[in-house]
Amino acid sequence: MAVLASSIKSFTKRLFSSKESFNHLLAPIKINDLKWYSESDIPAEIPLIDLKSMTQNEQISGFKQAFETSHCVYIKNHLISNKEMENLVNATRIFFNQSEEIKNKIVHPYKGIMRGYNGFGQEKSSNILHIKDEHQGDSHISYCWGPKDNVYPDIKFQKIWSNYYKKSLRLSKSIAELAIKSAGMENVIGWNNLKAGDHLLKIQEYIALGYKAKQNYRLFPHADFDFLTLLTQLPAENGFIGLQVKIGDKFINAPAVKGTIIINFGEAMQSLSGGKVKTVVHSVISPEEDKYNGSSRTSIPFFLQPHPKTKITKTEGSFYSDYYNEKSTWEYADFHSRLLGEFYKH
Ligand SMILES: O=C(O)CCC(=O)C(=O)O
Ligand SMILES: [Fe+2]
Repeated sequence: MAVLASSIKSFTKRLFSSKESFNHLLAPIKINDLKWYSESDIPAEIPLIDLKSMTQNEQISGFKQAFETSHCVYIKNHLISNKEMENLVNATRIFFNQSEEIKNKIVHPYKGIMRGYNGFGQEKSSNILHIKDEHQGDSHISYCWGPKDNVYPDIKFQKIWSNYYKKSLRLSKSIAELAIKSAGMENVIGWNNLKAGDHLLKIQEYIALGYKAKQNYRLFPHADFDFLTLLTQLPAENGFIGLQVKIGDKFINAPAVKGTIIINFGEAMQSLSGGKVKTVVHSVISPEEDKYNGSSRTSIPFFLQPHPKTKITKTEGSFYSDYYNEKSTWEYADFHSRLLGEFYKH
């Protein structure tokens, strides 16, 4: 294992000191030129909710179906335009194409919060999930933005991220209100609580660089910690689908479909609904050797978090049952910082 670890380390060093190959792989995108899947490729078990042309009753029945089976939905006709997404990804790719030395100036000085740049291997879901063989997963670089305490390279970058964050927050309001109504949770949570959470907008790049690490996952099977997640994904050039969601006892592919965002129900939603709404367990798998070239992919999650002081309680089947305190009721901020403490531990 030590040999593998050090060879991955030296490989990573080589990788990120080679600006040429890195630039080649993180080229600017044009949304219309990407190899998107179509709506008919969405698995039949996952509802697709049209925010524009469906009635509210139809939308609610989509959510209710998801509470029973898929624990996630696709949405379309939302607020965020292709152009805005393209600008966010391309501005961030310009940053990612810089040397590690420059990027390391945009690492947040405090390890316990999710902000700024995190290089390859810095975020360890293996720690959170107590997985010993960490090299079986966690192969991405990321940049993250929150409501405050951000670190960024320049003003133009700051504007693009801050606008996209605001848009995501606005969109998440209508999604959260719909989800709350569908689940009959109006008495336990509302937008007044959610709007003040420490939400996180993030870009993750899973980069295939002509070297296939021996790993099964790019991100281990997990549930999100938050209330709900707006997950946008860009397709890989070779059609490889990385994201899988657990439905029943099977993991099924959730493809990147143009104009859609996947809504994942998180652990806090499960907790606040008293276990009525279940989180969706999902993972990002790693391609086989023959699907490796062209399998780079990008995801843009927006994690909608409850107010830090929200009381949360372990429910039956909680995915993170060992992160609640002994007596079972805790403030979300404590729960969340315990998880992040593991995520960034080295
Ligand atoms: O990359 C993806 O599609 C999934 C990301 C994810 O599940 C997460 O960051 O929690
Ligand atoms: Fe996730």
